[in-house]
Amino acid sequence: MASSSLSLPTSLRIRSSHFPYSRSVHAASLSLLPPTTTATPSLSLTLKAVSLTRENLVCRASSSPSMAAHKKVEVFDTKDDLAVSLAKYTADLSEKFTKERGSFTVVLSGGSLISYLSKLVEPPLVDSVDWSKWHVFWVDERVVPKDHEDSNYKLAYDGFLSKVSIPTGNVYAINDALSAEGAADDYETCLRHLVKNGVLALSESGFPKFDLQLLGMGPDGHIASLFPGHPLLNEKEKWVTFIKDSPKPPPERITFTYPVINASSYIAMVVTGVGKSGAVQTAFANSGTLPVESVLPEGELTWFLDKNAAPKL
Ligand SMILES: O=C1O[C@H](COP(=O)(O)O)[C@@H](O)[C@H](O)[C@H]1O
Repeated sequence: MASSSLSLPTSLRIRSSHFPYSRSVHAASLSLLPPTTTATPSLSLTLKAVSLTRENLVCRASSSPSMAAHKKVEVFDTKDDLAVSLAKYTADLSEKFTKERGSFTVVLSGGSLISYLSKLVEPPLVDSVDWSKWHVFWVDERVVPKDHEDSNYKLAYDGFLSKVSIPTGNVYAINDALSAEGAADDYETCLRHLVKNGVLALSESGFPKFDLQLLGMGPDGHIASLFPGHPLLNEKEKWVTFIKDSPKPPPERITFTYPVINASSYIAMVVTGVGKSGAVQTAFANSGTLPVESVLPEGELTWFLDKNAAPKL
C-alpha cells in the first residue's frame, strides 16, 4: 500500500516507498537502534528520536503533557489509499468491539470525512461488517432540518448510512425541531439515557466513552464545532453544547465538548489537502493555539493524512 505512517509521542511510523526520508532528518541527530521486528535494520533520530526502516519510520517524540496517551500518524500517497486504510481500521474496530461488548458506538463528523468512508460501503467490507451492532452519533451538527444541504445527518445519510443496514433506532440524529440550546440539551439527555441502559460505556472521568470517533479538521484547526478562540473550548462540564456564532456557516450548531471527545477509546483524525497542511504543521509543533491540539483521548489517536496535508518534518 502506498502509505506512510507516523506515531506520536510514543511512536511515529511512516510506511511508504516514496517517503522523503531526507526531509525528516534535518532537525535531528541520528543514531543506530537495534533492528526492529522487521528484517530491515533501523535508524533512530533524536528529535526525540525517529527510527527508520526502508519501509517503516517509527518516531518517538518527546513526551509532552499536551499529547495523547498514544498517538499515531499515517500518511498516504493518495486519498484513495487513505480511504482503503480508514475502512479497514474502522471495520477492525467494529469487529473488536462487537465481540467484546456486543455493540459498536461510532461518532461521525460532517464535512470531508464522509467521503473517506466510501470503501467501507463497498465489497468486501460492506459484507463483512455486522451493521446491526452499530450505533451512530454525530460529534457536531448544524441546527437545520435533516433534509437541508448543510445537515451533517443528510451528508452521512446520502454518502454512508443509506448504503448499509444499521437499524434506524441506532442512528442518533438531533431533534431538528428544537432551538440550538434545546437540541444540545436533548442530545445530552439521549446520551445519558444510553449510558444508563448500557449502550454507551462511561469513562472513569464520568463522560460517555465512545468506541470510535471519526473526526475531521478545518483549515483553521477546528474540530467538531469547536473553533479557535471560542469560549466553548473551555467547557468542562456539559457533554453537548451549542454555538450560535459559528465562524463557519451555518452559525447555529451543537457540538460534543472536549471531555466527551477525549473520553473516546479510539479517535481517527482524517485530514487531507494542502489547504490544511499549515494547520497540521502548527498542531504537530504543539503551538497550543489550535482546537485540534486539545484532542487528547484517553485511548488512541490516529491521524490519517494524505501527503498534501502531512507536515514537513
Ligand atoms: O463544519 C464542520 O467542519 C469540520 C471540518 O470539515 P471539512 O470539510 O474541512 O473536513 C467537520 O469535521 C465538522 O463536522 C463540520 O461540522
